[in-house]
Amino acid sequence: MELKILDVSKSYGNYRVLRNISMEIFPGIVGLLGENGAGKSTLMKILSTISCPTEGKVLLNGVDIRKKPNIMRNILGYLPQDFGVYPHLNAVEFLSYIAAIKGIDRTTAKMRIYQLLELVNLSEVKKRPVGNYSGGMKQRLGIAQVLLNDPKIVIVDEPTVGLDPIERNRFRHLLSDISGERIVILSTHIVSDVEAIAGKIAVMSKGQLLSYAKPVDLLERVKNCVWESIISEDELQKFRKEFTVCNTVRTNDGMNVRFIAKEPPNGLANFVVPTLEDAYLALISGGDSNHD
Ligand SMILES: Nc1ncnc2c1ncn2[C@@H]1O[C@H](COP(=O)(O)OP(=O)(O)OP(=O)(O)O)[C@@H](O)[C@H]1O
Repeated sequence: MELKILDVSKSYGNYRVLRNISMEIFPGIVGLLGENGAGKSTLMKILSTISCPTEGKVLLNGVDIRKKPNIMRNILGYLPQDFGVYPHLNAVEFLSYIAAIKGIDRTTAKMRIYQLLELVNLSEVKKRPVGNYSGGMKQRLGIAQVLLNDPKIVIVDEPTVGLDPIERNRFRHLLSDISGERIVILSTHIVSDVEAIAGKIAVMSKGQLLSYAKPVDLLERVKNCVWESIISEDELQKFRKEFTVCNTVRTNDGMNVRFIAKEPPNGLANFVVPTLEDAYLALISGGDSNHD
């Protein structure tokens, strides 16, 4: 299975929201990383055939999904950012209802619903009204809903917004468990959501694709370029103007600042091992030091 995004652009009137996006996606998890408004949801809606590109096309196994949307729809599970639940239904009733809409026969649906509730760890609360579920439980229910018809492509838009760290971690593992031979595309603005599970990470900013690479290759871009130094609070503004500052921590000796630079600005900076967060920040701020 191969999903090819070819030079896709999208405009609303004169406002260009996506600019010449090209990517080739194969089974595995792709993390779509970008700040608010980067264009992630717009791209996901195009892949899900909810919206059409203004220019360019998307090919699924060589076939244009705009011309034949059903080839995508038949194998797609899409979890939008604001997926709604019927609060008075319990999980079994809710999933049975969705299964009926998807045209899954009752016997198959029943079996599948119990398997999925087990997979997403909601078996124990399956008879509770879903309106009383926590944010994390609702998102796991969303994944169960998406998996009802065993989709080959799963697209999830910012599923971890508002979740506490434990639920985010649980959700990450769940996505990892379901990936297998599927294409799973997950959008987020939180680097740690994708760091451990994504085979490839697409970094978007202002409608453009800045990078589409394996996490290890992203890290390579900031190799030997991340430093920490203790500076005074007064120096911080100057530092921010000159370098990409990844983090600051107030200490008894001053500000411990973590930043990206080709050369350390003074003899007092210590080289540190880069994280994916550093690489991401360097990319979106244009301070990606090992590339022109
Ligand atoms: N229907 C629309 N009409 C006009 N502008 C739109 C429309 N949909 C999205 N936009 C704009 O396109 C840009 C990208 O939006 P999009 O929702 O794709 O970003 P995003 O990366 O998913 O951000 P977020 O994390 O905030 O959801 C934003 O500036 C948004 O205001």
